[in-house]
Amino acid sequence: MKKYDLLILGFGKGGKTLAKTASAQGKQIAVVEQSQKMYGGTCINIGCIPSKTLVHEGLESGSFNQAFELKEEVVTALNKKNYHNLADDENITVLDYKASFKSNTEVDLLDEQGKVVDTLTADDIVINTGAIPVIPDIKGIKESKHLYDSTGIMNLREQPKRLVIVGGGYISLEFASMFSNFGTEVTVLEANDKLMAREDKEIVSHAIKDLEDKGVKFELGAQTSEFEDKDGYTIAKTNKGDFEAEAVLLAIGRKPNTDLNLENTDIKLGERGEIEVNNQLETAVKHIYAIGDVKGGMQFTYISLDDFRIVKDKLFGSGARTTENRGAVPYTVFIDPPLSRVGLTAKEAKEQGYEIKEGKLPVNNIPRHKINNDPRGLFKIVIDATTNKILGATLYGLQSEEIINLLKLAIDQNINYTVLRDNIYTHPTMMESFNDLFNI
Ligand SMILES: Cc1cc2nc3c(=O)[nH]c(=O)nc-3n(C[C@H](O)[C@H](O)[C@H](O)COP(=O)(O)OP(=O)(O)OC[C@H]3O[C@@H](n4cnc5c(N)ncnc54)[C@H](O)[C@@H]3O)c2cc1C
Ligand SMILES: NC(=O)c1ccc[n+]([C@@H]2O[C@H](COP(=O)([O-])OP(=O)(O)OC[C@H]3O[C@@H](n4cnc5c(N)ncnc54)[C@H](O)[C@@H]3O)[C@@H](O)[C@H]2O)c1
Repeated sequence: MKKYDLLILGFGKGGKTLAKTASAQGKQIAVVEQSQKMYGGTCINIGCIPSKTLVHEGLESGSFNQAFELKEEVVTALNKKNYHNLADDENITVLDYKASFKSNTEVDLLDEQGKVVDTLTADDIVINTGAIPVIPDIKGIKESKHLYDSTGIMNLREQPKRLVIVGGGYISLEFASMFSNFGTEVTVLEANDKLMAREDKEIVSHAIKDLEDKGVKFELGAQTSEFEDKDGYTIAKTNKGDFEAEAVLLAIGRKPNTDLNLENTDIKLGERGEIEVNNQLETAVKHIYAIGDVKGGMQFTYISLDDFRIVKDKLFGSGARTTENRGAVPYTVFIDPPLSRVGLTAKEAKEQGYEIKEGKLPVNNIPRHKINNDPRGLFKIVIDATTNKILGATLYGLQSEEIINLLKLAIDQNINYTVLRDNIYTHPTMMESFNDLFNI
């Protein structure tokens, strides 16, 4: 049986980065990836990069065909680059198989027929197998020819005239915004009675209005009970009526991908099917780690990357770094314009007992909006009135996906809000709005 120093199951963000780091330490590493189309993982091939390429092209050219062609080029180039980055490294072996645990110490490699072709062992094993879409149990779902997950919808050859999206989360809103920029009629069917329920209510109302102004329709409290195919389209039957569409995107969440025969190990799963880990990402089996989406929690590429930092420190450093060192985690929903958030909303801060001050600035008060030719949006910040520290921010407007990162730093570094208020910023930029936003 071949033995490696480090065995990484899945070519995700954290795993591939760890492979290169371990190689620099002179270790022998095997990375097992079940699909050549997934070298580099979800983000590169079917997640962030293709979706944001389409979002960006939708805004630039509004051409479905141009955007989908460009997306293909970008993904092909990145997939190749990611493969060579590992495979050309003399210490790293990329193995094109599905990994499956035989025991706590042995991993089988399965070919496409599910036949075991080899068995490997290693001092340390890192599970980095990501997440897969949740597919609801709705009548007609298996039979319909017009249903797609986020991967399938990005491989469409023809622009749908009408798109129905089941679910109203991240993927839904980004694809709703993007497809409406291409000129597709979009209807979102969300089961909950609110969209973006955890976000600042006032900002959500602005975002929904802007999406509605593009023509996106929202049906809240919508339960889809059946899909019925007709010639060239399908009918989504719901408690809110019937909705016809040439394409339906199913986007009701993604769940940890634990199809690894974990029952052959002592690894434990949590309530949501995630691999249970401690704050150093060790599973119940000490030499096996789980990183990225498969271990549950926030599903972002930069969380997988931060997981890499923790395992790197455990394997090659002081072992001091844990999941508690992440600080405030920012995120952006790439709708048009983007909605970015870090820390607490005013509601959450009050619920946690803080006495707060709030700052608020409509984007149309920021000189840069004239140059951007886009007055849409609203920036809000929440300050601890007792300590003057920044508790959170929700920025809805152009370039918020960049600016939010500075606020994460300010929160983590415990900077008084007055520092951001009195700082010099270049002009004319969106960030110079901090002089006014923090003037409270
Ligand atoms: C449409 C979409 C848009 C997104 N947009 C963003 C965004 O803008 N920003 C952001 O931060 N996040 C975004 N995300 C989330 C982000 O892509 C994920 O959180 C991130 O890629 C997870 O990385 P990972 O390291 O957990 O593993 P992944 O990158 O998911 O890698 C897992 C790999 O393991 C392989 N694998 C699985 N099982 C096996 C097995 N048994 N044997 C061998 N190989 C296996 C898979 O083929 C895959 O390549 C988006 C996701 C989607 C779907
Ligand atoms: N910009 C980003 O960082 C980005 C972009 C896309 C995806 N992602 C990641 O991918 C993950 C998955 O995205 P997602 O949008 O699939 O999941 P999500 O969890 O964000 O949203 C799912 C939505 O579907 C609704 N829902 C659940 N069951 C339903 C049903 N039967 N009918 C109608 N609605 C239903 C939920 O109420 C929720 O609003 C996200 O959690 C996110 O972490 C991140």
